[in-house]
Amino acid sequence: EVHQLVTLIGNDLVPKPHERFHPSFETFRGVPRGIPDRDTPLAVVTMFEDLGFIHRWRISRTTLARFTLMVRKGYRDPPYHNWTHAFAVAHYSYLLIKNLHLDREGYLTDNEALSLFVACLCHDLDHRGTTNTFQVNSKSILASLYSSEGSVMERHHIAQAMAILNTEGCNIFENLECHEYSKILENIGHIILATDLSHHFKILPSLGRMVKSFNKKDPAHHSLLMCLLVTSCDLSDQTKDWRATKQVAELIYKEFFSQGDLEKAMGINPDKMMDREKAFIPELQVQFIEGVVRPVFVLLAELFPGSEGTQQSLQAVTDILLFWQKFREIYLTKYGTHHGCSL
Ligand SMILES: Cc1nc2ccc(C(=O)NCC(C)C)cc2n2c(-c3cc(OC(C)(C)C)ccc3Cl)nnc12
Ligand SMILES: [Mg+2]
Ligand SMILES: [Zn+2]
Repeated sequence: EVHQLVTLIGNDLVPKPHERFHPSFETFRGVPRGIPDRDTPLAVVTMFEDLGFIHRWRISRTTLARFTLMVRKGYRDPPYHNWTHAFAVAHYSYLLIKNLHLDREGYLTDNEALSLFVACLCHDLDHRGTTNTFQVNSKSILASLYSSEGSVMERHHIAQAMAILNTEGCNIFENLECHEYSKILENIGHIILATDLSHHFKILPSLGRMVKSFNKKDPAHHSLLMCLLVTSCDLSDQTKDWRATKQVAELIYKEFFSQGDLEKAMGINPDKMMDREKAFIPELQVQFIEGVVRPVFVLLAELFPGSEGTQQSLQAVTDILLFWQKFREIYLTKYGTHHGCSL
């Protein structure tokens, strides 16, 4: 398949995204989950090209083809935390970099912009569809490796990304100068660690301050910005239309409930959110969108008030929250209780 992908992109025929994929591909309304899986490696290459990364960082096309296919292969197939999710997350980072001109406007350095896009592609590598807590409770190999530092899964995702870059013929950063190379690996690690929910809660107050008075010269602000950006990308499914968002919620709870079943079998009492007998999804989604998702897109819209895309994303999240609140209300009035609520 490398050969096939290389021939496709080899003779400088990297197509324009909106022609080859979908007219909405380059807009915030675009639904990356609508791109057929077989087309996603080429879509990744066109995004690298469209963002000017291939030229700026002298990335060899064959290396990029191999790297992209290795990353896709590096994902397992749980209901949610699979390649389709990683592709969707990377697509949103492509939209942010492209439409907010993050590199050109000095919000991110060139290095940070490339780090963000690559980190998004790799941020959930080899995910097993279970949480950090589950790793520790089940005494998994990954917990034995990383539980002393915390963010068990995220440290594993980083290790997997480094292993791919260290694979013969897959190092897309092979032509970077030394200091750029070490910077990019440091940034990618930092960004992937920021996709741990507990890390996000920890830095939330600093994110609020950073957004109020962003200083393009302050590296600490750049780091905080990259954390906010990757979190918005990781949650970007919530900025699409209701149908797409509802399907994603079904996938997430399919994954959560499987973990709950596993925990019950292991004699561990699962969280309500993981227990298919106890979870009331509309309520859980109202809480998560009010508590986690919407605040992220409020910050993003505050930081980029001039961008139609960030305002659109915030509006979409607000609409989704309304949908779930309606859904919850109808269910409660109709059944008076939430037991047995399946989507
Ligand atoms: C639609 C949607 N519902 C969710 C409902 C609950 C939770 C959950 O983990 N609750 C635990 C309690 C302590 C809050 C996550 C949900 N979730 C995520 C998600 C986000 C993540 O981390 C960042 C990106 C940093 C926020 C990491 C993992 C996941 Cl699955 N993505 N979409 C969703
Ligand atoms: Mg993750
Ligand atoms: Zn993710």
